[in-house]
Amino acid sequence: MSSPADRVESAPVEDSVVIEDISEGDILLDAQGVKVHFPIKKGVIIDRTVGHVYAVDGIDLQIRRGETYGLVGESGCGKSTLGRALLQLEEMTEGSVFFGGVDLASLKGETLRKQRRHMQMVFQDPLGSLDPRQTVEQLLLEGMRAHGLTKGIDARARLIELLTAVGLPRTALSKYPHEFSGGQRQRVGIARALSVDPALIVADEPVSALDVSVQAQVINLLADLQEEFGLTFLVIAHDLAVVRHISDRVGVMYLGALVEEADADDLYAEPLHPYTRALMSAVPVPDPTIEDSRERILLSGDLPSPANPPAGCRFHTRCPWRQPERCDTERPELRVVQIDGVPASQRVACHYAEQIASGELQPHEVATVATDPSDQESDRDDSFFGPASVTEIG
Ligand SMILES: Nc1ncnc2c1ncn2[C@@H]1O[C@H](COP(=O)(O)OP(=O)(O)OP(=O)(O)O)[C@@H](O)[C@H]1O
Repeated sequence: MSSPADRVESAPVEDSVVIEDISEGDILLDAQGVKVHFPIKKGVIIDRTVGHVYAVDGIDLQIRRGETYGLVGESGCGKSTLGRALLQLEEMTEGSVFFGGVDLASLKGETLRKQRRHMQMVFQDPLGSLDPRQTVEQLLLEGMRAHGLTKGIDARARLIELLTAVGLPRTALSKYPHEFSGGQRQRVGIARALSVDPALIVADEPVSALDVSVQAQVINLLADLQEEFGLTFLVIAHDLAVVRHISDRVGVMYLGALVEEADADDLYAEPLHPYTRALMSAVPVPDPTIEDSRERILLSGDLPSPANPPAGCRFHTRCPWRQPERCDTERPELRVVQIDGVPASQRVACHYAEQIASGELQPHEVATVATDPSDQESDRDDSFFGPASVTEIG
């Protein structure tokens, strides 16, 4: 039985976050030890839990007000689940998320609903996330009304302001989602997120459903909006190039965990984790002479199932620098490394990051493989790794 004093202490926080109190550069979102494990059920009459999908398995992540944090990783590594868990759209198995210093798990019902106004999501598939029976005007007004944001303002003027911000004409107000192109629909999705004046927007694969020709436009729009409205973004993408151009910091995920995190320029200049190095080596270089001659690290083996992740370092089954014993048994922490020229903001979850960076540890056997991608047998996700590989390590 809890005493009355205990009950007062554990009572839900009534007041939502006061966004104005959080200055640019201060921590807006602080996730600690976040885990999301989905139960795997089996049984005809009685559902038994026979295992778990360890979609997110122990992530600490801080996002500062006004920054864009890019989260990258292969399909299935848990990016979307993490994004949803941060917004409390997915129940966490463990961990906590503080938004503006308020523990979101302590908010219930109406207080949590009010809180959601500050945290919006932009989805990959705008058509699937927009009600096809509503006009743009109705779509935009819905959220504003739900949060009492239409009272005492010229709502139509606000709607036009929103459309202008995302580069759509005012005539869009009377149209339905299916009347737009993919890029325009994503602009509507972004306007809807903006309509409640959020502090944080989680954009989950915001351009991967769009034609390559319009991807850059939408990415540039996000960058412009951030500047104009002082927004904070978590941009989730499987494409490193998408994240590179807009991110202040980048986190790389592998099998439910962050393996490296750094300021974007530092990460791209000197990736330290073997997985990040492999990803970077696969990004095509526009100069054909460099592109043809550079060495590529191709990961061997399949991406393990998140229902049965390897012990020790999750990456050890595919790592060209794997060292027996330690890598197989001891899970590395995301840590600051002691390497000259590497800033303290760069953290990596690898036992041997220093030795790999210095060349003291060399990758296992290197073999040249065909340049024609059709000659290679690989089940890697090419949309993530880029086209043909020239060198395989492993
Ligand atoms: N509701 C759920 N129930 C069971 N498993 C789930 C559920 N949602 C996601 N998963 C599993 O969790 C793992 C992580 O999925 P998630 O969608 O978060 O990955 P992702 O990195 O965003 O991949 P993608 O880019 O393909 O969406 C996958 O193995 C997925 O099948």
